[in-house]
Amino acid sequence: MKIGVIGGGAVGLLISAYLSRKHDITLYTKTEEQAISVRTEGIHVIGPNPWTAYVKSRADVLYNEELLIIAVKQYSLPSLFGNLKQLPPKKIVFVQNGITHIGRMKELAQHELYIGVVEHGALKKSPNTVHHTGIGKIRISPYDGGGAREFIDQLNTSDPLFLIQYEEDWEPVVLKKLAANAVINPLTALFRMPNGHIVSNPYVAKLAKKLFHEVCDVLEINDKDDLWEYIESIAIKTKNNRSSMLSDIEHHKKTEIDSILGDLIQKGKEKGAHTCTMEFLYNAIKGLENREER
Ligand SMILES: NC(=O)C1=CN([C@@H]2O[C@H](COP(=O)(O)OP(=O)(O)OC[C@H]3O[C@@H](n4cnc5c(N)ncnc54)[C@H](OP(=O)(O)O)[C@@H]3O)[C@@H](O)[C@H]2O)C=CC1
Ligand SMILES: CC(C)(CO)C(=O)C(=O)O
Repeated sequence: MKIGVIGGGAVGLLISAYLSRKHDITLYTKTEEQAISVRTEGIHVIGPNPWTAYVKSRADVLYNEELLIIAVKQYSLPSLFGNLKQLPPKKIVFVQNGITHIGRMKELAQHELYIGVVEHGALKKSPNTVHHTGIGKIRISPYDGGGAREFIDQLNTSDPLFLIQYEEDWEPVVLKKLAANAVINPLTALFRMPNGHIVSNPYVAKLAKKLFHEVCDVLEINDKDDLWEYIESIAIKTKNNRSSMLSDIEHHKKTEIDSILGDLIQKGKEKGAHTCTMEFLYNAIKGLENREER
């Protein structure tokens, strides 16, 4: 299948590399320099067995592939939506953390839309190098029930390190991942620790639990044990990863805190739920973003 991956960050590089084992990939980058390095040297994937994937790459907007995978941050989506609205109907998969993008999907009604949830850990080491720091799955569901399961299954390569799983209903999958990101990302970014510390450091684990209970109240979670097990499993599988939020803070980039804790705090206020820990962390991350910019 011809697939365009938009965004040459950690996740875009990882998805492009693994899917190139079976599909014809074009990675759309923001700069021509990055496109040249990917085209000429390939994408280096580091992990236990380093390997190189060869894909097409370009920095101009063509987007003529059958499927587009959108791997930019939440805050880069508004400018991209203008281009996506102009395209003839195609399949589009969004893989952002958070939930802000879902509220805007109606604007792309001519397309067959899918919501993806990435449970891998990935760190961009250079314009064409990604470190696969945690093995997970990518779960993909149709946005409005119109998508085809066969199409998602076809994406799978034979690589067990990169499984794509079809999920009928996006909502529980996205909310579980939102809860995981709400607990793991701000704490790891504040304490500058890899994900594993959420469970291995008893003091951070205490804060994680407090945050978790607030998140559960806002999301009206009944089975808290199941959700905590899920969050713990992600923290353990990606224990050596520096979360995308920590990586943003370390690289002086804007974080996705608004689309993760910002949206949850808003929901919590509407419901009259307690949001003290979430608000503390929201402001702490905003403070770090602000300090890093100066
Ligand atoms: N990293 C991880 O381990 C995980 C990340 N995710 C989620 O995946 C999404 C992507 O994350 P990640 O890869 O880490 O983010 P990055 O910031 O590393 O990558 C996004 C890339 O897209 C580029 N970009 C922005 N707009 C465009 C555009 N219009 N065309 C082409 N490129 C563009 C950005 O350039 P520039 O920086 O110059 O704007 C950047 O290089 C996020 O929503 C994140 O929450 C989910 C699970 C795990
Ligand atoms: C899966 C996890 C927690 C990996 O670090 C992630 O989603 C992120 O870093 O944003």
